[in-house]
Amino acid sequence: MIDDPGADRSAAANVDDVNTAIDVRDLRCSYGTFEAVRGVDFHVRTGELFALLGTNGAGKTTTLETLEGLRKPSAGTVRVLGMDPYEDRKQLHRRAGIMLQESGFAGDLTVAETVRLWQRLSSRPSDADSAMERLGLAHRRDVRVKQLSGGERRRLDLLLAVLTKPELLFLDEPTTGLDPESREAAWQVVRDLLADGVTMLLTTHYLHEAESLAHRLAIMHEGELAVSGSLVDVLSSERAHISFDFPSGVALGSLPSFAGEVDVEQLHAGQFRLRTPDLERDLTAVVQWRSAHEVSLRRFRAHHASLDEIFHRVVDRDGDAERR
Ligand SMILES: Nc1ncnc2c1ncn2[C@@H]1O[C@H](COP(=O)(O)OP(=O)(O)OP(=O)(O)O)[C@@H](O)[C@H]1O
Repeated sequence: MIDDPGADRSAAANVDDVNTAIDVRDLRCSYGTFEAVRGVDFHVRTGELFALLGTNGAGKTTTLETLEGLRKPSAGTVRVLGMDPYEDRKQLHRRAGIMLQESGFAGDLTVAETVRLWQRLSSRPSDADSAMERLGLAHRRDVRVKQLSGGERRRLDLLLAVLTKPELLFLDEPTTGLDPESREAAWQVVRDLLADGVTMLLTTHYLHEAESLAHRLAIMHEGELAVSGSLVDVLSSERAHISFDFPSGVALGSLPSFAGEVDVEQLHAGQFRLRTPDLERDLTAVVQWRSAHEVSLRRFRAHHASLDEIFHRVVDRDGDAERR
């Protein structure tokens, strides 16, 4: 079952401090009279990657900045590594890495000079050469930052965020502007950090990125969490698909009668599709029916819903409500 955001609130009351890196309860943030974040609850477990997804202007960056200690909440409580991020900002920043949406580098410094400066500021610098190599910046080490492309700057942002060996990492749209190869390299860096036990909170507009990396996630819309839960639970909340070309010479009525809320649709060009809440059960039924009739099912596909579909359901539901 998908988590009900309200249920996460009551669950938060039982969140155990040792295994919880971030605990957010009824968070509200306003800009003047405009409330950008409207009562958000979630927690991030130690060692997991939690993805915060959402539409433009949903309140993701505002939430992230609050957790990073850059913004004081209007209401609610936030604990990050056991600290109040706003009050204990200095202490928090010794243990957490932050990759903002926009960086503020000195453009006249080279990549290597920027990295050295960063290392001097850090109490726990890590090996910059191997990180530069992994992020494809080694050959750009003597180039001035202002001469880097947008994607190279983004990779430098990530490099600096991981350089201090943080135990918690905030990543605000880390792969925006990266080409597919650089994005894959960035994901590998993230996977390596996860393997080292680093906790991460990621915002992204790339749903595939969240599907590839996240243990748990939430989708934010207009300041609220519309859904949250483990990746598996969120994906299972929408019906799965089974589709194939309906074989000729077999009567439609010979199909098994599917129990529960199964939609049966005939699409164009003989394509047949089931949308089912129980993929395993109905896949078994289709395979048995196919064997009994000794037919082959061309263009056969069976898959869970994608994050894309869940995302659109959240946004469309709201659009539908507005239109009514
Ligand atoms: N400094 C500000 N002053 C007034 N309103 C702001 C300010 N910063 C953000 N907002 C508003 O708050 C809302 C949430 O913005 P936020 O940047 O947190 O959204 P987001 O989910 O990160 O969006 P995006 O995906 O487009 O980056 C938006 O309506 C935005 O216009």
